[in-house]
Amino acid sequence: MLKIQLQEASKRFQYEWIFKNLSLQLKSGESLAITGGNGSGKSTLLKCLSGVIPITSGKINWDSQNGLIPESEWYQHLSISAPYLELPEEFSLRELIQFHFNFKKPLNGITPDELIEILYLDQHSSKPISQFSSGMKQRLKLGLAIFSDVPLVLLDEPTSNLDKKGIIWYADLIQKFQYNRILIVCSNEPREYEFCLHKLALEDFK
Ligand SMILES: Nc1ncnc2c1ncn2[C@@H]1O[C@H](COP(=O)(O)OP(=O)(O)OP(=O)(O)O)[C@@H](O)[C@H]1O
Repeated sequence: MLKIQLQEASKRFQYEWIFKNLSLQLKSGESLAITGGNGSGKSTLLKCLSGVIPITSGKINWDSQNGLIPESEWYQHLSISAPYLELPEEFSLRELIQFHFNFKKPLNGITPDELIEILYLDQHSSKPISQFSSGMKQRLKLGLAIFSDVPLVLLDEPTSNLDKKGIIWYADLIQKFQYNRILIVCSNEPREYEFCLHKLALEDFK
């Protein structure tokens, strides 16, 4: 069980406030959509929530059944898929999945071959990532994030580069594997976050 709590959290870069006085609480089983136009601060909020960059004022707490989790350990409990995160291009698909599962336990004990099949990339398991199309890379990023056994899954622009089939595939995966964890989606596309229980429009926190 994970609980994330923001109390009056604010973030500023130089003289620009990205969000101000943001308070919210999320616990396992809940989902949040963070919406807003380009440059509104969605990715910045995601980075603050995951401890990659600090907030300017206020508080963010991560609570587990064993008490508060120190900020330096947050990264162990989350997975993230985002356009700005690069995949190591020199690995083959199978090598990358094996490498990833050295750090994050696979969800439900899924094997690399089972994951490759779910990603419908079975024809490409020995191909280096550098030769993947942008849609194939996107499915891979989503698969690695969703199939990591972590209590927080962060998805930034999850359907970018996906075709129609990929978008249906994404919606189906989310439906099957969102239970019992916190899911946060940053997006401008209703189809990416319709299922989210909570919605947060960054324009409301300027
Ligand atoms: N490291 C940084 N230093 C200074 N300003 C930054 C930094 N990172 C982001 N910003 C600024 O913060 C604002 C929000 O950027 P952010 O990337 O969070 O927006 P976004 O909502 O994710 O946008 P998009 O939909 O285009 O991905 C922008 O004005 C951006 O220039």
